Amino acid sequence: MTIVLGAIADDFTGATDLANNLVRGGMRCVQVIGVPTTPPDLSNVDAVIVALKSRSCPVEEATSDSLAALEWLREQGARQIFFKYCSTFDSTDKGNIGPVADALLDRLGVSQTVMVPAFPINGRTVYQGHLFVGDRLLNDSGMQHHPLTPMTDADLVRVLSRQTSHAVGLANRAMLAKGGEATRQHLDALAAENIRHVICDSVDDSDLDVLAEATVTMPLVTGGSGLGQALPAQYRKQGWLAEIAEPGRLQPASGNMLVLSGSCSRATLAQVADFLARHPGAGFALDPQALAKGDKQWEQALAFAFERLEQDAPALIYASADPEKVKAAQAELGVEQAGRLVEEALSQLAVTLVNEGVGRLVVAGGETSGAVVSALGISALRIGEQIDPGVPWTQATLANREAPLSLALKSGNFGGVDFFTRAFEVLA
Ligand SMILES: Nc1ncnc2c1ncn2[C@@H]1O[C@H](COP(=O)(O)OP(=O)(O)OP(=O)(O)O)[C@@H](O)[C@H]1O
Ligand SMILES: O=C(O)[C@@H](O)C(=O)CO
Repeated sequence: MTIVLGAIADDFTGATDLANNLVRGGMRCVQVIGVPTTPPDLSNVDAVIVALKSRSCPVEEATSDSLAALEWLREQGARQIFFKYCSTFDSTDKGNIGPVADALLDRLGVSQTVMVPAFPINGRTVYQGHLFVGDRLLNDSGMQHHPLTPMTDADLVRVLSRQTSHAVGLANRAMLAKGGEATRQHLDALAAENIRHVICDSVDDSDLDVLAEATVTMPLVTGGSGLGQALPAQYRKQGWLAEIAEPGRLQPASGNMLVLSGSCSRATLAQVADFLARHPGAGFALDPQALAKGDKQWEQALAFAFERLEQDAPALIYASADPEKVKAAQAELGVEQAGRLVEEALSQLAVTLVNEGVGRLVVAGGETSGAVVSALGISALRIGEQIDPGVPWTQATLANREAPLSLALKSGNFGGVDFFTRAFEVLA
């Protein structure tokens, strides 16, 4: 069997989120970190996801990285391409969603794609083209305060129209209710009117099933991970995908347990508090201001972790802090420097502690995950069982480690409150 789906994801945890839903739909998935320089083993793989860092970088870099990923995925024989972005449509008026989608369409030589950001099980739904997070419109969900991509408009037709010179249309829920064939005809009718991007409503999983049926033969689809769970059934109907018994089967996990958290999102803060309450003495707080002073906080964190690992007890090392503390650190050090210090500290801890026997590692935060995965020199991840919607266990092979490293990369706002505790239980 050849690769059925090739995906281009604009961040690391977003890539893993899509991969997780594809596994749940019955596909065997590998996530690669950037365009591979040495060919990964793609035997017994149905979908490959290229994880990029293209969400908030300059538009030119995002489009050229995405096109390079597209070329590589086409070389692997991918039948359909999926451009994965955030379920909260994280972007600015400059991009990068519109320009990347346009560049991919141009390169593929096709005239239309769909935009399906919804991920209903995690509360991201779209109605009449308006994006909701839970019961709030996007612009009232907290995302209006995002430091890099503040989302101040929930009307996605309007949002995307500012990012592309092409026409943007809508497939609303009333249309989806007519079924997959009618929706496909609607998309064709919009294409005849030169509507290049179609924002699609989706309030629940049945809407995503209809959209998957309507779009399975489109060369390019775009969206959040929700559509990824619905597409595999359609691939099977097309005869492109066999029934796979355990698509998320990984090798048994082994080694010490460690959580590294650089996420300051609301969900992560609650997860850190919950873990500390359940495991008194299991946490060590990093502080960027102390790291900047060079007063040995990193060495103390390492010593703390060694002590926990010797007792075979899980350790949590976190820079996660409430908005006031984060603001204070950013005011003193600058946003970039504060973030960099934390990312470096956490990724160097990961490298040292994986060398010393950590084999089960949870990382919270998209940027943080990117930094840790890069520092560990990981080039590919095999996707396993889901811990919570959007977050699976994965496994990577490392040159200096005989058994594979089990790794969970958690998006800031994903996961139940007891995520850090349950992650290890799921693995057991
Ligand atoms: N105490 C702190 N003060 C200042 N910056 C911090 C602090 N703790 C973490 N950071 C930085 O904040 C950023 C958090 O981004 P990250 O993407 O890792 O988490 P997130 O935004 O919650 O996750 P996601 O992108 O998946 O939603 C990182 O650059 C991290 O280094
Ligand atoms: O789609 C989502 O919400 C996530 O996969 C993500 O991209 C968060 O950064």
